[in-house]
Amino acid sequence: MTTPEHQPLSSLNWKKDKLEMLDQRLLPETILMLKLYTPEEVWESIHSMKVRGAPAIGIAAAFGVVLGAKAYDGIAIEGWLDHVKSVCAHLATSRPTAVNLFWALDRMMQKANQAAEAGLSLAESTDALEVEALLIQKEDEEVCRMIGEHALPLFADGMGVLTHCNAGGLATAKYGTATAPMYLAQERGIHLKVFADETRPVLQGARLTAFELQQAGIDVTLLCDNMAGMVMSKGWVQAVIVGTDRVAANGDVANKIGTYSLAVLAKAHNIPFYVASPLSTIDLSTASGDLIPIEERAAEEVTEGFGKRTAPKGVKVYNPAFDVTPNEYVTAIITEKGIVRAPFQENLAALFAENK
Ligand SMILES: CSC[C@H]1O[C@H](OP(=O)(O)O)[C@H](O)[C@@H]1O
Repeated sequence: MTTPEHQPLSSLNWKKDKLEMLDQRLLPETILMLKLYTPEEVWESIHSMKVRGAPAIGIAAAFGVVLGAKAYDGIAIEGWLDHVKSVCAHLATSRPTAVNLFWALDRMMQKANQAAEAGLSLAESTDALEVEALLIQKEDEEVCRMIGEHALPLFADGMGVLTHCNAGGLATAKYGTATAPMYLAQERGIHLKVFADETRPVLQGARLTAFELQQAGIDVTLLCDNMAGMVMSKGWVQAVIVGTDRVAANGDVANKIGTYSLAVLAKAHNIPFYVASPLSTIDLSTASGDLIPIEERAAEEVTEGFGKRTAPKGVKVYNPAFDVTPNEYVTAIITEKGIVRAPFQENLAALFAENK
């Protein structure tokens, strides 16, 4: 999708006995690849957001299961299966909102059960898990590329496109979801003017989206979150595209805090609001957005997130990491299988029925 010199940064590299992971908390100043050897280290990396972004979280967790399976020191497959189940259960507690975490863990547990039922040896069963985790990662690359293909016709040369947080290559196996059409556009000579919200308090937009798009040579302008309305009022934005952590069955969208505000602003300015979502991030078992668990994070992310205290000691802080955009503010959900528009409940159900 991008020219060789512009291959997006890859945040996760599997190395048989360890998971190499780019510590995203240190970007853009420092590029540090961590080496993770245990599922506990993977749990901590997800929880502390060394790795973040719904698909990347799922991929990291999948490799965490493999690390756990490899560490099993028993001899019976039943014991191995129980051990894998306990590793999955632990990894599932690392963060609550991104459904890809649970989707990936469920898929790994299904593979473990299949291996045991097939009578495979412990080594063969562990190998089957490793193959599955690598498949999850590889599939995500193609999924993101297809999201880009379906999204690209929505973007014309010279358009201003605003995005929030980081739904880029760093949040996925490669290419990103919301950024996929941006990489494709660049490859095909379509000039998009991207506006990236800094995305307080963890600054994924400033630190990650601006970083990866600039590295790729894509026209990106960084905004403070409170500037989105003004640039829309100036007519500089013709579309908004964001990623998501979980789409409910009715099309309500959980995404980084601040997304709902953007959606309301976009509606007020008659600007299309697109959500780029792999099928793995659509959760038909959650009926509506009010049922999506919203992670609350530490106050220090708000009061000390710039490396210095920016608020009085002990002040009360509310720090939800996500919000929910009601489906009536969503113009379309762009998946690897095509574009879904309202009525989302029935059209999402139909999409899944067609792609069983
Ligand atoms: C394709 S990434 C989806 C989603 O994940 C990010 O959240 P976080 O950085 O807290 O993991 C953000 O909400 C992205 O839009």
